[in-house]
Amino acid sequence: EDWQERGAAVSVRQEVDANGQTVARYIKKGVRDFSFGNTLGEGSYSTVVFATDRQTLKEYAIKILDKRHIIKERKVKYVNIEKDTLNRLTDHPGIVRLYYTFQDEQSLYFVLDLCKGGELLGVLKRMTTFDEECTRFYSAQILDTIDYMHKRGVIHRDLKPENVLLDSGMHVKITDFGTAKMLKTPRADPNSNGILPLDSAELPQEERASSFVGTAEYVSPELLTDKNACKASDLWAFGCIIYQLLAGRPPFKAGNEYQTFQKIVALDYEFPIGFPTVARDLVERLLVLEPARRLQIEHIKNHEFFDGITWGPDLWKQKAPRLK
Ligand SMILES: Nc1ncnc2c1ncn2[C@@H]1O[C@H](COP(=O)(O)OP(=O)(O)OP(=O)(O)O)[C@@H](O)[C@H]1O
Ligand SMILES: O=C(O)C[C@H](Cc1nc2cc(Cl)cc(Cl)c2[nH]1)c1ccc(Cl)cc1
Repeated sequence: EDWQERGAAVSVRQEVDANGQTVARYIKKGVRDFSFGNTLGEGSYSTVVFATDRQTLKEYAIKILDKRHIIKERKVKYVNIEKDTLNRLTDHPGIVRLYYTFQDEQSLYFVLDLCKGGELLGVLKRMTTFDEECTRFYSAQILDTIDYMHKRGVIHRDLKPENVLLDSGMHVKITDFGTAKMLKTPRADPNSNGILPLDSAELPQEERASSFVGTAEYVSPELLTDKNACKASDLWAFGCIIYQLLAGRPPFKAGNEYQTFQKIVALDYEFPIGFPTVARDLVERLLVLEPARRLQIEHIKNHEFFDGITWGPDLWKQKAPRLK
């Protein structure tokens, strides 16, 4: 049909009409529905461009990928994983929202939340280190978002300050799900009457994911020793991020990737003088070689470091602390 050529794709939006009926609105968006502005950044396979919706004037970041390049670099799988994962993570403030995808002759388009605050890494570099209050706020928002992902069976597998973006209110927006793992959620046996034998939460979910290694400084030991990532792998990276916000550098960093990996599997890291004691205790309970012994999310939320944090929607309504 013509709208296919026009690079449009149909996306469905649930809305409530005049007499309170929930209706499905079919929205066709394509390249011509947006006016494109400045380039916000470049990735290995993508360009992210500022754009406004011509009808609604809403601002977006549109990630544009060249089809030929994607195919040549064998990244088709990653692009489709990013789309499918973002489509599963639609209702949490800490995830960069995917509004539409469409394509034309040469490109694929992801229409995403605009994150005017840039990357957490950029802010950290300008500040050198964060104080405890800022570290508490940003790590609490990151943890709340990890909790949401894990509850939907998604392991990010490449959490790092570059992938934590900030919106105009300096609130966290986690991005880059092309290397995420969607754990198989148990499906009722098609021949059965559709009732799962147990409460599906108790069914043994596929827990381990293999064949991808993230960014050296944040890679978990289990990924290096037995090639498998699990939900706890994201919590290892979370421990590295807390350390880095307070220390100004990641815990495991050496001259090259191989030496960094050696430090990780040997748990070879130290705390700088003056590293806050309570934060140190939390990091020590996250940077644990055995994934099963690493603090789990509920216990992290109850750790003394997060005293004063109200978990849940309020965490996202409060003003971000001034970065000093
Ligand atoms: N939603 C967004 N809002 C604002 N800036 C963004 C957004 N998404 C990405 N960017 C910026 O655009 C640049 C490219 O991001 P993109 O995700 O396309 O590639 P990347 O993941 O950074 O690179 P690579 O693909 O090599 O890992 C990055 O600097 C990123 O900070
Ligand atoms: O799931 C869909 O809607 C369909 C397509 C799937 C898809 N078509 C592709 C064509 C090319 Cl050349 C490359 C990739 Cl990665 C491709 N992925 C699609 C369209 C747009 C985007 Cl951003 C992602 C996937």
